[in-house]
Amino acid sequence: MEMFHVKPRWLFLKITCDDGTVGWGEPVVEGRAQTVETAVKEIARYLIGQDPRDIEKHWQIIYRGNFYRNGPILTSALSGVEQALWDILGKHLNVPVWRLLGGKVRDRIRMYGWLSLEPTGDYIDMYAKSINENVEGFTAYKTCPIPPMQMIEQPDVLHAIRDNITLLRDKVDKKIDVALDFHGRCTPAMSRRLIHMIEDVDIMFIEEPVLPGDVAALKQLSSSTSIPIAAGERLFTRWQFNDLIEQQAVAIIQPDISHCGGIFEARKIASMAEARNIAVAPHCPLGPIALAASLQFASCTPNFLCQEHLTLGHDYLKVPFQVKEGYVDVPYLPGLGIEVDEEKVRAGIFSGDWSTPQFRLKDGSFAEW
Ligand SMILES: O=C(O)[C@@H](O)[C@H](O)[C@H](O)CO
Ligand SMILES: [Mg+2]
Repeated sequence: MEMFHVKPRWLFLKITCDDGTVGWGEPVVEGRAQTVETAVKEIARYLIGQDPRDIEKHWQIIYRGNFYRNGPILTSALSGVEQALWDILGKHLNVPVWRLLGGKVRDRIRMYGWLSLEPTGDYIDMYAKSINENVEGFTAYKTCPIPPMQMIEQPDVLHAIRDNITLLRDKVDKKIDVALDFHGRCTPAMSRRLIHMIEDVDIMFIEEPVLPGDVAALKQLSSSTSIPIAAGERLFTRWQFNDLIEQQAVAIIQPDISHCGGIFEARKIASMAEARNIAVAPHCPLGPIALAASLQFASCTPNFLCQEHLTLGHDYLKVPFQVKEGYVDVPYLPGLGIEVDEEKVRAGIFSGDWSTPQFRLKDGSFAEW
């Protein structure tokens, strides 16, 4: 077992079996790569000598075996290990992972693009231009229009947000969806007011209008607007998604395949959501291995909606993902469907830290990132 800290902020895991089969995974949670690495090393003590094909058994023992469960560090470590085990099984049987999870339900996977996280200056024209000219043909984009927010914000801030969103939507081709990520920066009261102010703008979905653990607030927001509400990147395993889904508090769940417990765990969460007519748009602002795992999930999940991505893998894959008319074809190579370029991985190694922007309100107090 080997791990690589690579630029810009990712952790790759390589598991080599006795027969030489290699599996890759991406066990990382934002800003905690070194902590997750340590968790994977602890998991490795158990895994060494085990049959890599008993994925469910290993999952249960790693997740439930130590009395304390859950939490982003354990579930992200577990997710990366799980991805690597599926990669190994797929390569061993010479089939893509989706084939082992029931087969594909689509031919191609809809992707969506990100417009930079912290909009600054006169960004509306810039965003509209890049959306309308997009060479990959993405049919959806997401952006974060919410500045650090006071618990009850002033009208100039609220009106500026409303005006920017309205302007952006007006300037973008109607065939392209625009989604908004509120990043959990608003209180339920502020989110309700803001969503009401943009109710008539055609928004694809609003993500994390409040922090995702607040199921009651999400449910209330969902029933107070016609804009679909999305959440889930900061929830882990089916036990944390259970309430959100059961309460039908959102229209879209967004498990992260590198945080929620892995490919099969996401597949189970998606089935719970399917029974409540909830769509799934996996979160993935991570690297190409996490994206590969997400695409395996997307290939075989009926209620999949669209896939987030930040990279198409040019830095670390022998053949990067190709986007045509906004879609990626279902992958056919065995396992996770990628060939990791180990030379490039070794060239990408770095030991820097992942810096999180620090926001302050007017009175100097800390604000949500
Ligand atoms: O939906 C997203 O991609 C963002 O909310 C990211 O998860 C956040 O910036 C941390 O990486
Ligand atoms: Mg988000």
